[in-house]
Amino acid sequence: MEATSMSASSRFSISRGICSSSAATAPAKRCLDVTPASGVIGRRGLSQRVLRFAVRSQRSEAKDSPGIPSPMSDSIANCVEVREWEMGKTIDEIAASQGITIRRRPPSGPPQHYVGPFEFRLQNEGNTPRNILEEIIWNKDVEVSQMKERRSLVMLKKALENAPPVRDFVGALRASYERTDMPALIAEVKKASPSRGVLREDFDPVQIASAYEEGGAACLSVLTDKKYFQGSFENLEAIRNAGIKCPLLCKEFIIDPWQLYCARSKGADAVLLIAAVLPDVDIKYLTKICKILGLAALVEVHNEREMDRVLGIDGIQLIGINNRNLETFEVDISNTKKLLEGARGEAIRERGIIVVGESGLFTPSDIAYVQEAGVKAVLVGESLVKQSDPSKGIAGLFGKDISK
Ligand SMILES: O=P(O)(O)OC[C@@H](O)[C@@H](O)c1c[nH]c2ccccc12
Repeated sequence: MEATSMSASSRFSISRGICSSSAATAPAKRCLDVTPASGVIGRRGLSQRVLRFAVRSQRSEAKDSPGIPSPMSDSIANCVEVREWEMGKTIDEIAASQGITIRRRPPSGPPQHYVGPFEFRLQNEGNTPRNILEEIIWNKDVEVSQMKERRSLVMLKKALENAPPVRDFVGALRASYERTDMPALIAEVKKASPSRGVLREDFDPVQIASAYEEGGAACLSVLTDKKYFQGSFENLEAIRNAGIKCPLLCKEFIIDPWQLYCARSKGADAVLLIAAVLPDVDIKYLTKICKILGLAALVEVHNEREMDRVLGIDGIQLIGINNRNLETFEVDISNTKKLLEGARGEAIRERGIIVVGESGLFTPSDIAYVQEAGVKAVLVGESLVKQSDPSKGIAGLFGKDISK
């Protein structure tokens, strides 16, 4: 699917999405309440909540506020972002100072026109996403708040009691790397993507997952985003319930701790955190909750700045280098090599971090290239999911059978 046509159509639904929940109930007035037109709500992302909570819990040792698990550690409460926030910087300014261009929500609401008793809203520059990643995040923000209304954190926590046990995602990658002497494979169950459109019409997620497992994948990645990737949490749950042994990465655009609980309740063993979207304070906070839930966190970077930010955070075990720029869709596998050169590569080796080479890997020489660059794992979607026999596709990709 063309990026431009998708942007245009879903741009419409963003504004519809934001307004629709309110428009359905109280046409004009409530629309004002939920639209971040004032910039007040618009500036609040997870970060804002994290910052408020961190400060509150440190200043007054407040008890857990509902929905936010366990008190913030001093390292988070004392972090630079908290001090900057106290000095009056908005979270958008803090994010921008970390090189993040993705805004969590539209910064300014559309102009409002009153026509008779109805209120009409028109697009303006400020509420138009600058690229596909920003568009996805704006939609996700609306989607997550609607999902939270349907299923509270209390309900999710209850569901965790019946969730299948968490499995060792990082351990499975290490074991596979040691066994095969080749990068461990995280094979991706993905029906479609904004850059490639539909990859496979006859898409049976469980069948594809078991073919991957049979072909020697160490772990699987399951897309759960519906709108842009035609994925679902049902797919994740179905794969987990089908008895697939490979640990599962929930491939989602995580912006809220609620999503971590949701992923765990559906059987995920790991989640993705995208540094291009999340300021450091969010990464710290979300990885902390991952630890509480037993989830591994794959922190994804796509440039040097993001890599340096992530290397500045303690306790990171897994870093993904995305060869696809999510803002422009350009794929360049030399990105993996570039980000692992020199001091960065050294720091990664010293700290025993596993690096995952992500996207655009199609041939044995691509695998050899990223292995040479220093990755111990690879994340592969398109080149495998398109194969009529994804199991054989793995042998083709690695140039040998890695299942034994
Ligand atoms: O299909 P590919 O080119 O093999 O890429 C897989 C995976 O890296 C890609 O799907 C991906 C990497 N990071 C993401 C973040 C969100 C959605 C998707 C992705």
